[in-house]
Amino acid sequence: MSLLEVRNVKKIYTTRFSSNKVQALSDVNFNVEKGEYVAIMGESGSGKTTLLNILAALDRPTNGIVRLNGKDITKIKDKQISSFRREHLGFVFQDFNLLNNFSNKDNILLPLVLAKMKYNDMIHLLIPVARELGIEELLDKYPYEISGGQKQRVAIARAIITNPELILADEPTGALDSKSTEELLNVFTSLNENHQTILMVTHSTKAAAHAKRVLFIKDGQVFHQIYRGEKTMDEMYQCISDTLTLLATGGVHHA
Ligand SMILES: Nc1ncnc2c1ncn2[C@@H]1O[C@H](COP(=O)(O)OP(=O)(O)OP(=O)(O)O)[C@@H](O)[C@H]1O
Repeated sequence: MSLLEVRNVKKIYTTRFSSNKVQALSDVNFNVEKGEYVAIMGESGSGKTTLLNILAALDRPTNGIVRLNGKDITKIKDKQISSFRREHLGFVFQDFNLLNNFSNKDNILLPLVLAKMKYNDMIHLLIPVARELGIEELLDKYPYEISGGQKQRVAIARAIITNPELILADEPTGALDSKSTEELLNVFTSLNENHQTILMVTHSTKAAAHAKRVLFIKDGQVFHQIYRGEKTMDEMYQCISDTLTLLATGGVHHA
C-alpha cells in the first residue's frame, strides 16, 4: 500500500457573489510511497496550492479520494481534522508561520503542547531534533531575532517533532537567499535519507532537482513526471528545466 494515494481528485471553486465556477483541478492521480521525496511543479494558477490544501485536509475536493495509509482523509469529520493533521502531517511554509511572541523553543513544542504531552517528554524529543538541525543556540531566542534560514530550520523542527508520516512543504525556499536555500535543501535531503517522506510544491528548479521525483501539473492534472534515478543533480536540473520549457509550449506527452 502506498503512503499517499490521490485518485481522480477534482476541485471546482464556486465564487461567492456569482455563479462563476473555476475548475482548479480536473483529474489528479498519483501515489507517493513511504520514503519518497517528491516535488510538484507547474505554472502559476495550475492548481498546486489547491492540491496541497486538499492533501493537508485544509480543503475538500469536489470529487475524488485522498488516502493516507489507506484512510480517506476527505471523509474525516471537521472536529477531528486538527488532531489528524497534528498526528500525521508536518508543514513547512514559504513564510515560516512562526509565532513572534513565542520563543523558538515554544514554537517547536507547540504541536506537542496541543497534543497535551508532558513537559519532560517534550524536552526529550526536542533535544535530538534541535541538534539535528543545528539550532540549539537559537531555542531561547524569538523568531524576530533570527535570520530567514534559521527561521526555516525552526519551522522544520516544529514540523518533524511529531514524527509525521508526511511533510508537506509549500514553496519552502521562496523567502530564502541562495545560501539559506542550499542549506534548507541539504536539510530536506538529510531528513529524506533518514526515511522522512516529503512532498514539496516549488517554483524553483534548483529545489526540485533535489527531489527524487518531480510531478508537473498542467490544466489541473498531472501532465508529466521525472524520476531522478541515476541522474546527477545537474542532469536533473537540466531535465526539469527542459520539461518546464516544453510544458509552457504544450509539447509534453501525458505521464
Ligand atoms: N478560493 C478560490 N476561489 C476561486 N478560485 C480559486 C480559489 N483558489 C484558487 N482559485 C483558482 O484556482 C486555480 C488554481 O489556483 P492555485 O492557487 O491552486 O494555483 P497555483 O498553481 O498554486 O498557483 P501559484 O503558483 O500562482 O501559487 C486558479 O485559476 C485560481 O484563480
